[in-house]
Amino acid sequence: MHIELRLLSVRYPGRPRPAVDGASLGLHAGEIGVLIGPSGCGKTTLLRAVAGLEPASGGQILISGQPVAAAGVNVPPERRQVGMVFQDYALFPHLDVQRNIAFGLDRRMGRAERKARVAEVLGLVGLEGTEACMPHELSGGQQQRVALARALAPRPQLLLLDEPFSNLDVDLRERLAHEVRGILKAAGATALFVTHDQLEAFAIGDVIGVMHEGRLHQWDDAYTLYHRPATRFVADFIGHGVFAPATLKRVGDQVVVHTALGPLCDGAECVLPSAFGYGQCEVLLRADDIIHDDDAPVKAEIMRKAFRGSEFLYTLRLASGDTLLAHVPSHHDHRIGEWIGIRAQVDHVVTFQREAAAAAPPIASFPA
Ligand SMILES: Nc1ncnc2c1ncn2[C@@H]1O[C@H](COP(=O)(O)OP(=O)(O)OP(=O)(O)O)[C@@H](O)[C@H]1O
Repeated sequence: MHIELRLLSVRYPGRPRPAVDGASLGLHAGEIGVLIGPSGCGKTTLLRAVAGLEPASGGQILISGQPVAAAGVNVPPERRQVGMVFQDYALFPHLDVQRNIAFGLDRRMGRAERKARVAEVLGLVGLEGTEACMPHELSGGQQQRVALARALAPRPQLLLLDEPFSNLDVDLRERLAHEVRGILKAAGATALFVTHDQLEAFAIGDVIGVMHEGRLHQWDDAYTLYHRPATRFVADFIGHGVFAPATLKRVGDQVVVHTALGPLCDGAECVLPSAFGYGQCEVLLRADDIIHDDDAPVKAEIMRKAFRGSEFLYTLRLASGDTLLAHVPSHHDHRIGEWIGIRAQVDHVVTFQREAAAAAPPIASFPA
């Protein structure tokens, strides 16, 4: 692992609970990790601890196999070789682009070498020839790319980016998210990125971590987070879906999940009925698991609908009173109050305890 966190905890003085609570994760060289989670869940604190700006109160941080934070070890920020990009660009307003980028370069570098490196990173972020521009002459998006070039210039071991696009408008954010992934990959950088925007996380990350109240609930690729959420919180936070009552029953060597929409099966991957009392659990039904089908025997009433361009997100109610969400192509424009046929097509059956107590993350383990 190029960077590894082992059961990292960070506690602010006077606070009853740690801001980061036993987080373990790992990134290989050249990988991009993204942390997402609601406001106050500890994303920025985790990033600051990796940078050396907050001391760890427990656990370890290793960069290239070397502990930079551990019991009795606290390598200062300037010796961690970590680059940072924050949301407010933080360019020096009185320095031109050339000097802004050259600022963090090794003082022992010759003038020609410095100039060449600045030109190289400017090329990487698509801003060739802007060396003489002052920051105020650039757009917000261009300034943020200069900030990225400045962070990349000294070839840091690790790049940390904290909501770098949050000051930009939505269109630009989306474009930059894709661009930044390309730039980081072209630079071969290992990066840890913080955002509260899921789509941004999916656009940028090779691995995504979902945090809640200081705990890292899951550290996985986007597909697994969506289809195999490890906790109820992750299932709820990522995508649209509901938890519907279900009962697991063993039929031969298969587990059948009985729901109000009929039986569901998921080959070998479904947990055994014995995982829950009497097999009674809740099953995650995503909006894209629910198919509108006029011929389906199960009908649901449309309670709400939200237009999303190519599709509607319908909120539906079954005769049993249970609520469901469904993505339906937007040429099926039904009225609120109308009953439509639906069926479930669930490839990955994800089940949870019925009680709210199931929200706790699994016991933390070291990344392989
Ligand atoms: N300097 C500080 N002193 C005391 N408590 C702090 C400090 N900084 C953050 N906290 C607390 O630590 C917790 C985690 O904060 P943090 O800023 O890491 O969350 P975040 O997930 O980055 O939030 P956001 O998305 O809003 O930026 C919060 O409860 C916050 O109030």
